[in-house]
This record gives sequence, structure tokens and C-alpha cells, in this order.
Amino acid sequence: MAPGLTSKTPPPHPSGRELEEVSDQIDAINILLSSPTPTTTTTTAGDSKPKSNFRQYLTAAPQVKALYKEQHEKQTVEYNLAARKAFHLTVRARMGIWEAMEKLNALIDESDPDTSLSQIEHLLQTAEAMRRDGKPRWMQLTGLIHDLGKLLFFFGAQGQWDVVGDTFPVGCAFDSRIILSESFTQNPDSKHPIYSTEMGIYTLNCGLDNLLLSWGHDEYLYHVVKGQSLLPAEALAMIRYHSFYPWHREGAYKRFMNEKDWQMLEAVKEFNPYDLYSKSDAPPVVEELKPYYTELIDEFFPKKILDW
Ligand SMILES: O[C@H]1[C@H](O)[C@@H](O)[C@H](O)[C@@H](O)[C@H]1O
Ligand SMILES: [Fe+2]
Ligand SMILES: [Fe+2]
Repeated sequence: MAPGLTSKTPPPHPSGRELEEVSDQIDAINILLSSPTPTTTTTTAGDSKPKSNFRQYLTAAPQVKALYKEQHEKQTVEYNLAARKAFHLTVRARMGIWEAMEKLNALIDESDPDTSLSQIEHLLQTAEAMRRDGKPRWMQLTGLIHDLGKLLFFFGAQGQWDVVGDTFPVGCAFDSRIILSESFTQNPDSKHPIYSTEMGIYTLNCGLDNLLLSWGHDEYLYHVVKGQSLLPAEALAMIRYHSFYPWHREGAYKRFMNEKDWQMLEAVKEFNPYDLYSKSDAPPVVEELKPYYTELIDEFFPKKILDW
């Protein structure tokens, strides 16, 4: 009995009719409790996976943890410089954007605890979520292509550790806000006299463009798209920094930001929910969407066949 409703004289036994009323009320409450609660802040449109259930790395599958362990041990300054040099020395393929998306279909990203869909589906989910929200055409296209850098996997990558996953700068101390950051103790740079310091090889407010971000799909696609599209600076930042969660989500590495980076941070933050939370939307029907997106591709990539 609720406080305040107690009385010294015991209540009379409820009549049959009263009992029926109470039982009706209980039924009504049960119906309310079992029907889905409309939420506006914790779920994405058309889906019921709460936002807090994404990016759960501590409880992720063993292959996700193994991938990050290997990545954190092997992404060094030395590796980074060698990968950048190799990138600039060759053209790996010549193909259009849609063809690249189809090629990527064969890759399942082992770093991702939130989707096991193919990459073409993830790209279309991201773009479609933006289109539904009336985002500008250049942004929809950015959503469509943002993970095409994962093609690196087919171009002589050492595994998935140098292609997928979150990014972080090398050449300065590894921040504890990087996911699963304990594994950096096995990275030789964590004992280097300069690379292990807070500023490392960088200077205050030097600008994110001057950081050696860990080598992977963001950095690769940024370099491919930069000279071969009509996409604006915000789109290039979305591509280059979308996996840089320790920065755009956790607020680390602010000491290296210049004025332009603050603007770009806004763009990347606007992009992120479409990339992350659309992963639980219904899988798109690729062939149905193709006409809309091929037109969009043509608008911003006047050169139909790109150098990859
Ligand atoms: O596992 C994911 C995936 O590889 C994404 O493409 C990347 O952008 C994310 O940062 C990462 O956490
Ligand atoms: Fe990505
Ligand atoms: Fe993505």
C-alpha cells in the first residue's frame, strides 16, 4: 500500500466488481508497458537500436579486439612514412566510383562491431539516411563514397589492420581516449624519446592536415578524391577524419588544431551519426538506388574514370 494511504482500521475486503476494475487497470498498464515507447533522442529513425549500444569495444567479438591489438602494435611512424611513399609511387587501378563500390562488396570489415553487411550496403545506407534528412547533394555523395578507401585491402595491404578501424596520429604520444588503447604499450613508438612525448614531432596548433594520421582507408581516399572531384573542403574533411573518433568524439588532440580545423570539426560531427547509426537501418536495394546515385556521382566527378 502506498505511503499516506495506511489507516488504522483495516480496509474492507474488495468486492468482486472492485477486483475486476483493478484487473482492468493492470491490463491497461501492461499494454502500455509492452508497446514500443516513442523515443526521439536515443534511436535513429526507423530503427530501435539505442545509440548507446553502438561501438561497444570492450564486449566486442574477439576478431574486433584482435584487429585493434595488431593495429596498435604496428602503426608506427616508420610504417606510416613507408605507406605514404608507396601510395605516391603508383596508380593501383583506374575505375569509376560505382565500379569501386561494387569491388568493395567483397570486403567485410573486421573492425566493426556494429555491422556485418557488405560495404556497398553500408555506403548506400549512409547516403540514404542523409538524403532522407534533406542533406545537400555533395554531402549525400560524401556519404556514398566515404569508405571506398577500403579498396586498399585489395591493393597490397598487409591485412585489415592498415585499412579499417579508428585512426589516431603517430609521431606523438598515443592518447588514452583511443579505443582499446592498452595495446599501444607493444608499439615500439611508445618508447621512442620523441614520438612518445605529448607534442612529439608536431607544434602547437600546427593543423590536423600536418599530422601523420595512422595509415588506412580515410587517408588513402582523401588523397584519391582531393584532385579528382568537385567536392568542397567539408567533404574532404569528412572523408579524411571520419574515423578519427578520439578527436571528433572524445575531444583529444585539440592542441594541434588550427582555426580551419574547428570549422571542419563541425562538418565531421554532422557527418558521423549518418555513418554510425545508419548501420542498423534496413539493407538497401542496390539496383533500385543505382540510377539516382550514378547521376550524383557524375555531377561531382567530371572525370568518369579515376586513378586509384
Ligand atoms: O570499424 C569502423 C570502420 O572501419 C569504419 O569504416 C571506420 O570509419 C570506423 O572508424 C571504424 O571504427
Ligand atoms: Fe570508415
Ligand atoms: Fe563508414
